[in-house]
Amino acid sequence: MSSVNQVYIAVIGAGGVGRHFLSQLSVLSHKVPNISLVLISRSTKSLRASHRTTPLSLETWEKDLEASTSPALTVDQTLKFLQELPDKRVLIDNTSSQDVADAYPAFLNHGISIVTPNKKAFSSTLDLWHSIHESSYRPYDPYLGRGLLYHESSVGAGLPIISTLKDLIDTGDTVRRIEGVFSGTMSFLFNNFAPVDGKGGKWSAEVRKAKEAGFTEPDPRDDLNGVDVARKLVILARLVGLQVQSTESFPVQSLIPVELEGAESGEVFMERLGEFDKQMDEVKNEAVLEGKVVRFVGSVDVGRRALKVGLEKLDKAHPIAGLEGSDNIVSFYTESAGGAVTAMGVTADLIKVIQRVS
Ligand SMILES: NC(=O)C1=CN([C@@H]2O[C@H](COP(=O)(O)OP(=O)(O)OC[C@H]3O[C@@H](n4cnc5c(N)ncnc54)[C@H](OP(=O)(O)O)[C@@H]3O)[C@@H](O)[C@H]2O)C=CC1
Ligand SMILES: N[C@@H](CC=O)C(=O)O
Ligand code: NA
Repeated sequence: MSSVNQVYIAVIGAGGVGRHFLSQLSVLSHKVPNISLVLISRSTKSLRASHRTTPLSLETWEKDLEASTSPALTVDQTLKFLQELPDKRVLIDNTSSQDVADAYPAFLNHGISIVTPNKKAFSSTLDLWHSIHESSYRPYDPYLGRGLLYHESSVGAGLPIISTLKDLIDTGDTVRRIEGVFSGTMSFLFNNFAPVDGKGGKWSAEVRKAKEAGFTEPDPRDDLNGVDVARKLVILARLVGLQVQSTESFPVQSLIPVELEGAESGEVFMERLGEFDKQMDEVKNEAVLEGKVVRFVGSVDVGRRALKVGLEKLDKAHPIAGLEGSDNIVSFYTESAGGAVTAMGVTADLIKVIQRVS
């Protein structure tokens, strides 16, 4: 395991996303043999490979972690553990922990790369955002290597939204507007509650279905309050250069009825949600009367520096209206056209080659 060509991987978080990630890493490890899994940490326990001996098993990790008596590592312990390994170390943060996110600059400054879907790193304070990005642009250091940063899945899950936006910016295009449906939960809810054919179920029943299908966060209020979408918009807006302070700097519409804002638990909230179906029916019917459908949309007007999250009435022919299931969709409105667009594809590829060879 101590070969210089090894890539040492530490995984924090083995929940819904982390578990799938580890099974995909297992498949990848058959094609890319120099991967060594050295750490898996959950909130209560962890599993570490002995340095320079045998990596953790990607086949039996779940059983091994269950049997482990080692407590979770603190962020500092994780950093120290990875610092002791040679070059090429990657931290996979599959949590939504602010503490882990706050430590990204330290990991990057020690040449440790980061891959993550954790939105908190990029949508909390502007200071953290700048600090993470400065650390990820450090030049290659012959002793530490260089920490790279990839967070594609922080917006639009696996859809290539962040890489596309970065390519547009890096090749000099001007992004005027970004608009889309950025929540699998909200997409599922509105596609089923207010479909284009005018039918659709009761709002509370659709929320229940979304929860049972595993689309929502464990407490569906974390999706319905709009903050998840707001975080994703902050990330995109900051990537195009807007200095957005926080998710509270712009209008975010919550779909939680005022009367249920103080519900003591997700269960109580779900039990009482049906009492407010009439309110949501009114929202739906208002759109129907105009020949439209209602959807939960996020947008960034770059020129006006205006971000917005909330309900919008859309023509039935609008691409957002025709979404299915829990699909996300995003549109980037930009300036370039014709040959310039093709040249941008070439330049974007060149940038990737330069990053990989230098
Ligand atoms: N679910 C989805 O479809 C999507 C999720 N995301 C993002 O992916 C991330 C993970 O989501 P998901 O897997 O659904 O979340 P889960 O709640 O299912 O899993 C989170 C995992 O992180 C662990 N954890 C939390 N805090 C710490 C900590 N401080 N130290 C060590 N481990 C910790 C938890 O431990 P324990 O197991 O002990 O509880 C758990 O294993 C989130 O940031 C989410 O916003 C992004 C896009 C889509
Ligand atoms: N709850 C989110 C999942 C991760 O960001 C969604 O519904 O899209
Ligand atoms: Na994505």
